Amino acid sequence: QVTWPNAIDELEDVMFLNSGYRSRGFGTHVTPCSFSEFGAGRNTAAEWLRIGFHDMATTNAFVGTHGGVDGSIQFELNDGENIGLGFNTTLHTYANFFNSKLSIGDLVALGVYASTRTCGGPIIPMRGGRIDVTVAGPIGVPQPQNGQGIFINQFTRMGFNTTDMIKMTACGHTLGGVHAGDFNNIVAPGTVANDFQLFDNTLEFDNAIATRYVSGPDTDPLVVGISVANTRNSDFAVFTADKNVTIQAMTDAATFNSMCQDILQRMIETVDPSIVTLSPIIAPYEVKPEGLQLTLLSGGATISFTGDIRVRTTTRSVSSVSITYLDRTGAAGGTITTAVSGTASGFDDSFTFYGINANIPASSSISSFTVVVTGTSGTIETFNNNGAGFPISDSVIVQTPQSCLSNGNLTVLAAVRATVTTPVSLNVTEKVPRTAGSPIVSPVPSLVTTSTTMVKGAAVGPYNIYSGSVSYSSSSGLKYGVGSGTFADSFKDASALGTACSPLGTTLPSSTSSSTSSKTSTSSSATATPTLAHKATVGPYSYLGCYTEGVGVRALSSAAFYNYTGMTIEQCMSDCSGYSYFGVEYGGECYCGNALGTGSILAALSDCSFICPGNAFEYCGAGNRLEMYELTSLVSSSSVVQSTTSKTSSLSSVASSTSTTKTVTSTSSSSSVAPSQTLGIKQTVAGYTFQGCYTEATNIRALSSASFYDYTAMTLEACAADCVGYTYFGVEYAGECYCGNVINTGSVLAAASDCSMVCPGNEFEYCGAGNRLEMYKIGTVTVSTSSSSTSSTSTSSTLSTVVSSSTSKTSTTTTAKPTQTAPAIKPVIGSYKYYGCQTEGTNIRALTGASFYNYTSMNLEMCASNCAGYKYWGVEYGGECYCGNAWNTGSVNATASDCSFLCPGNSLEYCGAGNRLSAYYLP
Ligand code: HEM
Repeated sequence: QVTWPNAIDELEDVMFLNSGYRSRGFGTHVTPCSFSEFGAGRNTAAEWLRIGFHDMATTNAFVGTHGGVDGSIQFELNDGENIGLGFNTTLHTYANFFNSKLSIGDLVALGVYASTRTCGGPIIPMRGGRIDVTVAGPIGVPQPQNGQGIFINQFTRMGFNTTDMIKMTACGHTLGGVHAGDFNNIVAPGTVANDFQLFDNTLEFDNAIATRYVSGPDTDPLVVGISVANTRNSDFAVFTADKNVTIQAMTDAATFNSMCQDILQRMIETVDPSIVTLSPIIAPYEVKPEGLQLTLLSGGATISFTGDIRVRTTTRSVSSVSITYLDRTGAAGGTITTAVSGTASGFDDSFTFYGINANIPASSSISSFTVVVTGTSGTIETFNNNGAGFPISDSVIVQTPQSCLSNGNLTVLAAVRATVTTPVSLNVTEKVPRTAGSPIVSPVPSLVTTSTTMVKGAAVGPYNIYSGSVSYSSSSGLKYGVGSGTFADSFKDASALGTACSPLGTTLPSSTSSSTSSKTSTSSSATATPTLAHKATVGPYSYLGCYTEGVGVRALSSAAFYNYTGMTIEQCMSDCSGYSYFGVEYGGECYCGNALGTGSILAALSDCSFICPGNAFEYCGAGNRLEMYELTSLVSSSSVVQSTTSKTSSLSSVASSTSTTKTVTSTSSSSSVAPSQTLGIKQTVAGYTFQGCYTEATNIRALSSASFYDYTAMTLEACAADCVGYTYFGVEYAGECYCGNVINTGSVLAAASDCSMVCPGNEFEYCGAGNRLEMYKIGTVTVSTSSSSTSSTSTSSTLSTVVSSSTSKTSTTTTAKPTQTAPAIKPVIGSYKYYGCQTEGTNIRALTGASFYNYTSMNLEMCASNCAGYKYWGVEYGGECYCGNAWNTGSVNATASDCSFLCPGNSLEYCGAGNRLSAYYLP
């Protein structure tokens, strides 16, 4: 375990936080394995694996400038060796993750890890520390026409022998295939679906590339077909280089997996040893502080301490987490309790975040802490960060509430201990596009850092306040920090700042950090910490419940405010002061009104599941769901009888729903249909019996014979039907269905309560969780050691059924027309023409004629047909369609690129953004 903070911290987050709270979302670009956000005929996982090879392939292991995985590919897109759209789009994706702590080289390597893993391949050991070059490398990527002798020479130059070459190429060509549009002398255009011919007929990372080559039927276009006559059958040239010995060995699945793990690790660890020292292999931290922030409160007597402690829960069941801290002199400070702020997961790990929200005396302050994790069985683990505790410096602290971002200016306030006398500077790193030349130099921006001396202001308690301001051109990826001498509070996201700088506060961040009074004296003081919950009262308002929007009208339509980065319940309340109702929707939309619009009704409390961006302890509605409040003075006399009654019940369910744990009932009696269904574990589904909540296996899926994905409507019944014929089926992550005849080694029974995700297609069923499968077995047998006697022949025969069914699925979606491959602004939708990217109005929606919501399958055509008859319509935030005959006051034309959300129902179309409508008009 490395010591925190560490150079790999940013990479570690991007590597392991695929989904959930504080997720970085890298893995979502390649999940599931077959996914591409760029439409049919593309496969992002394959593109990520291929770019890993191409970035490395120009290296020369025998001369000074070695190269290797160094991000040089970004400057090599026009050299004729990197053919295909995948290189450009992949680099655009990586550019969003690129920053001063995460190089393109490391992202290229991480892409190899992620694509292999998401497709069921081995875990490629990952190290960090690659350094990017700023110019193209020499040419030298193997081309299909090169021939065997040249391939051997090229791989020798890269540092790999003939056996290595065969392994690496087979491990690469298990994913993806050849595009006829790019290589028409390998695949003839118009002969295969989407002009995309897979190498081995499966999307998975498996050894079919070897077994089909050895035993047939082989359809690898680099072995058979027109590539032979055109002398471009390069896989044949590669695999025969040792008379098929290596490829023959790879027909054993375990051998294939271990060879690929080894050779792909060596591929991504090909770096210039004279400038790069790679880190140790990255394992997830067992305990990691995330987003820690000290903030001086007004008066200067108190510091607010916020952030999260991330605990790895893959193999640990946690009951509570607390931290014990030392004051700035190193003496005992006190203990702070935490409350769960969210969970997240990666390909193989799960995590729970424990929020810190405490006030500590500014005079004694804090210098380090240890973390105490209490397990559900009472075990106590203490984490001291390899000895010295987790350090936290209070010498220079950025005052985020007093800092803001608006009109091209970043204003930052910092509190600096009066004892610090070195100059204080504001350091800002901006991403500047490399637009010079045509075609452009690189799709990846350069990082430009500026440093500005900050100006000293008032003294507040033991601190002096400094301020600074700089202008910027693009806020995208803008990072800032404050430093003085050896002290710094740095690497902060400017996008998390509000547009207005608040005065020095007393309670930060805007939550219920109540009394701090008696804390100063005792060293054992425990701070009461808030938990994530639906707030019962806020100022003069009381919680009504989770409400839907109205039918064809907003639930609250008098005024609206948007803040997708810092919204809290308190902020909406103050924006709506004077109105009878206010409600927060979709995490960042605040609506006010004096009455509820027609059709707005009480929904399940659990629907309002978005956590407020400005306060991790509050809920801020969801898509088409409002966290609804009414003036308390009106609640008692409310004529809406139903809302009053349901109010109490929904409120009382707050407590239970947040602390609910699933209980497994072992009754195996035949199910009687209860009059009212409740959410619970289903014991039997279509002839299958519940086995428990299982983890994934080691280096392989728990159930690895077939898989299906449906993140919008998965149910246990749907998965059972997809897996018919298999002994087991299991549903993971509320959308992934796996089938198999055995539970693979390493997959073990976990706590039933781990499988906590509700099925998107049935609110009464559970569908697993991250790294957890809701597991079912055919028949009514109970769990026992699974027999591995199932013959491999039956597995492979069922596999081929899967393959053919997925092939036919692809072909039905095929259109004969040339297919669009990248999202673009559509100039015409039916009889409507593109109008522009419009903002919302001032205190009113831009279009108020009618509205429709569909956050799962909205596209431009859907909105056009819903708005038929209106002069204008626009789609906002990916799923909201508004119609009208005039633009309301304040709605203006914004930059077209602001409308950057892809439509959930068509990833080639744009569907607005937060406070932006992709708008169309009737000419
Ligand atoms: C002699 C060596 C190699 C040659 C001549 C070669 C050639 C090719 C060609 C012509 C394509 C088709 C590209 C397209 O149409 O988009 C391709 C695709 C691919 N190659 Fe290779 N390759 C070689 C080695 C490798 C290696 C070592 C790897 C990785 C370890 C790799 C990974 C891939 C992947 C994943 C694809 C699929 C891309 C997609 O589906 O978009 N290749 N290769």
